[in-house]
Amino acid sequence: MDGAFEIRGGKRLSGEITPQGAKNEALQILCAVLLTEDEVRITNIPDIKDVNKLIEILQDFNVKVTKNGKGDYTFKADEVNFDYIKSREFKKDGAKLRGSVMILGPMLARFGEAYMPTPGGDKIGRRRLDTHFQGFVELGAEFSFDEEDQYYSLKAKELTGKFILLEEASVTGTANIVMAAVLAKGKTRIYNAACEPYLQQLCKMLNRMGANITGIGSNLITIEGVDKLHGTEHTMLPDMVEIGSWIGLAAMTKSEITIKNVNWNQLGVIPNTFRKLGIELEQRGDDIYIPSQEHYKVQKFIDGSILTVSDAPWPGFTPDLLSIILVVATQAKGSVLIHQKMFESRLFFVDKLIDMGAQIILCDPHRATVIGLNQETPLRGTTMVSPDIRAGNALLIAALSAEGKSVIQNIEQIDRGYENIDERLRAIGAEIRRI
Ligand SMILES: CC(=O)N[C@H]1[C@@H](OP(=O)(O)OP(=O)(O)OC[C@H]2O[C@@H](n3ccc(=O)[nH]c3=O)[C@H](O)[C@@H]2O)O[C@H](CO)[C@@H](O)[C@@H]1O
Ligand SMILES: C=C(OP(=O)(O)O)C(=O)O
Repeated sequence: MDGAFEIRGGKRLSGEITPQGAKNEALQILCAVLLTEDEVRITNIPDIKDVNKLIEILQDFNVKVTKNGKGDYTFKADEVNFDYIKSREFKKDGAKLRGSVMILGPMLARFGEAYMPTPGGDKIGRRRLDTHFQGFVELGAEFSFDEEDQYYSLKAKELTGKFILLEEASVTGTANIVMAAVLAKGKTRIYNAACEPYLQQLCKMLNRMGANITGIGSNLITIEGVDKLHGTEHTMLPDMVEIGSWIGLAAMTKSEITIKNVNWNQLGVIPNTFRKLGIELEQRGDDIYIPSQEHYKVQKFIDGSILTVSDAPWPGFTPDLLSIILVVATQAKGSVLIHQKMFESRLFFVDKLIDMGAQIILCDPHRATVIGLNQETPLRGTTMVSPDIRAGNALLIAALSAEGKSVIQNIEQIDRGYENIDERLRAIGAEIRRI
């Protein structure tokens, strides 16, 4: 297991924290550079494991990568080594992260073939790829899956636009189909499309590259295929999952924190969902100011019944922040039902919180009832293993609020998605070190 954090909790933090560029947007945008021979310059790229791995994969495809400065890269995919996609190395490397799956769409569009091992990413329940392949097949690709090797293959002499009704609004699935359709012949309409800010950003960038996409931000995306795309520049949005995490951190540790440059207009229901837990937060310009609060009280529904917080495809509440909501609820006044509808195994980390003294009943793999401690009894520090990227960060927040020492092992899971997290937390007063 890779590295650990030692945390001495129970300290109030204070100061400013600036969110990194969005991880899940970066993974889409980096794959899109494969769609053109021209230079694409991308800024605000987060320096995190998953993104760096994808940049290495692009280099292995012989994409020319120039680092212009922190988070600022230029990519030029004019001499792509397509053979790499069939190599043993790609079978190994592609399987290391989830985002690599979005190489399929651009490769299929540009080279008429694409291959992929079962991608990696968090082990948070079944993560099927049916939507991706449904879309490619409807555009005219032939699909096969080698079960023994867990290897996906696609071939298409030509892709032709079509009306595609997706089985589910898959985020990476929609991105993949959009990237294939921009170079297809004719008009593609994708209904029940995912429309997260990540996807809106991708579509806007593709339009700047010469694509013709309308309906951006809705669940019906229309794409008029074009022959060729050209270079562009793109800047990643701040990571909304990080922003939510810092709101949760401030509340749990009774800290006064300002989160800088959050791009408030793209945060959807995130700020209000934290407000429902009783957390005060204020929009100041484009920052979020969270005052130090001794207590926060969970709201009830209008009819007086217990609050439920559940996830949903955008513009619903992102599943990637539900672990954070859950941990914050452990110190609220009142009770809340956390309902993780989209993933099957993302709530099991509550056992660790229960060990720390949190009052939680795991009703089933999708639902947990949290009875808040109202900051009257702190959680107790302990040793734990980070199971996935977001639960890892939730445990880190729990540890920072807890009395005494905690150790979080397997922090590779946290480093996958959060840039320099220990250093940035130390800068606002946290006692955390890598061991
Ligand atoms: C690299 C990347 O971008 N990863 C994100 C992406 O993963 P990813 O694109 O893999 O996730 P999908 O959107 O395909 O699906 C996520 C889960 O939600 C379920 N589902 C999806 C749509 C729907 O309408 N109903 C439904 O139940 C799926 O069956 C699956 O279990 O989107 C997820 C959902 O926001 C996020 O948690 C991941 O962080
Ligand atoms: C589930 C996540 O990541 P991935 O899809 O890369 O596993 C996440 O970002 O919360």
